[in-house]
Amino acid sequence: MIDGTVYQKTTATTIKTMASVKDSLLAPVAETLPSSGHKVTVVGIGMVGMASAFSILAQNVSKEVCLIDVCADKLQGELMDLQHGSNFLKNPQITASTDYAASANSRLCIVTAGVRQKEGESRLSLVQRNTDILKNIIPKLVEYSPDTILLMVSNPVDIMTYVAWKLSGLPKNRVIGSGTNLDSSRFRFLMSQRLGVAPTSCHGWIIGEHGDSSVPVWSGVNIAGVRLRELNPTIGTGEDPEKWNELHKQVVDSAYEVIKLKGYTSWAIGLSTASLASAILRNTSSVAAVSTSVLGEHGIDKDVFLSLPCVLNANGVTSVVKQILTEDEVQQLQKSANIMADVQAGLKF
Ligand SMILES: NC(=O)C1=CN([C@@H]2O[C@H](COP(=O)(O)OP(=O)(O)OC[C@H]3O[C@@H](n4cnc5c(N)ncnc54)[C@H](O)[C@@H]3O)[C@@H](O)[C@H]2O)C=CC1
Ligand SMILES: CC(=O)C(=O)O
Repeated sequence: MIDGTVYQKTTATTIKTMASVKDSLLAPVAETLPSSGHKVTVVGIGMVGMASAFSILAQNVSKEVCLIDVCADKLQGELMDLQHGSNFLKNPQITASTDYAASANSRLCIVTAGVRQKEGESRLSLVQRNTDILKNIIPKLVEYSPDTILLMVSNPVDIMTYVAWKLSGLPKNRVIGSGTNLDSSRFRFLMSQRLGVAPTSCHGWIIGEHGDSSVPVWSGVNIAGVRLRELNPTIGTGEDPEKWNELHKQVVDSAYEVIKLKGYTSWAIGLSTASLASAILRNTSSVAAVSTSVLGEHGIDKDVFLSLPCVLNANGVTSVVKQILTEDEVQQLQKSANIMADVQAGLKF
């Protein structure tokens, strides 16, 4: 109790007899639990890592976020900057460290560490440099969080997902690449601009490689179940007078264009990552185009990871949607798989 009698003559006595403000304010009833069970670790706190962490916190997908990077000062700066926004969030528990022990017991680990493309450079040119970086990251993540789900974002993401699967020893359902969730979002945005309909009501899927050989599934593009190919049989082909196929070209060019203009891409991938994290942590069984093992799907005979629409929940990818594709779409997908297999064959890891 704070009254005149607790104040004594000497400092030492004062410390002994004076209850702290906290003790005077709060009557303990039970221990606070150490974790929400929804801990997310983000490895790599560059443009993509921070956009992902920020989206996850701002959308309250998780309030427990651990940041890992090799750069201690940057970690401290990003940590403080996020913590100063705590008042506008839901009492987040944010930590940051160069030591993977801080990532222990993560439900989800998102890997965005590594080099990014320079202007005009393809994603595939990053492959060996980012593989070498993953060799230092993946085993440590799994050591501290053996039950985690890995969500790979570093490029080339399909191959990095394969590499992470090999390095982690985790089952395939728990190693996922952000894949063409972003490309599909870009496609739906561009469709919405043409039609004046919200992107969420424009249904279209980009599958295959997150990159130059991605495959637009024109046969299924629809609004409210009305397939655009039934209205325009040439849609997505070179014969189409309305040139809808330019939308896919714009999707493929998107990253190159944004990188040319601002040096990197960040916000859209951060939001895409948060949406995938939400499906996993909230166990929603939502369908998203993510990079998964496609051996045996659509006649693919290569052990590679590519994007297909997948059911995502707390156990990772639990089903792949058997999309009904045209012969041409299957061929394009198989071409994507062959490109991945050729690049993987030259990898040292
Ligand atoms: N899958 C996708 O849709 C997208 C993927 N990306 C990819 O994401 C990656 C990151 O891009 P940015 O954030 O723009 O790059 P950035 O250069 O801004 O950040 C990379 C971060 O990784 C850290 N890092 C490097 N080596 C590390 C290691 N061994 N351990 C821990 N951290 C390490 C760096 O210190 C840096 O903070 C790139 O590979 C990029 O191509 C970028 C956009 C979209
Ligand atoms: C860089 C990249 O992969 C993207 O923005 O699509």
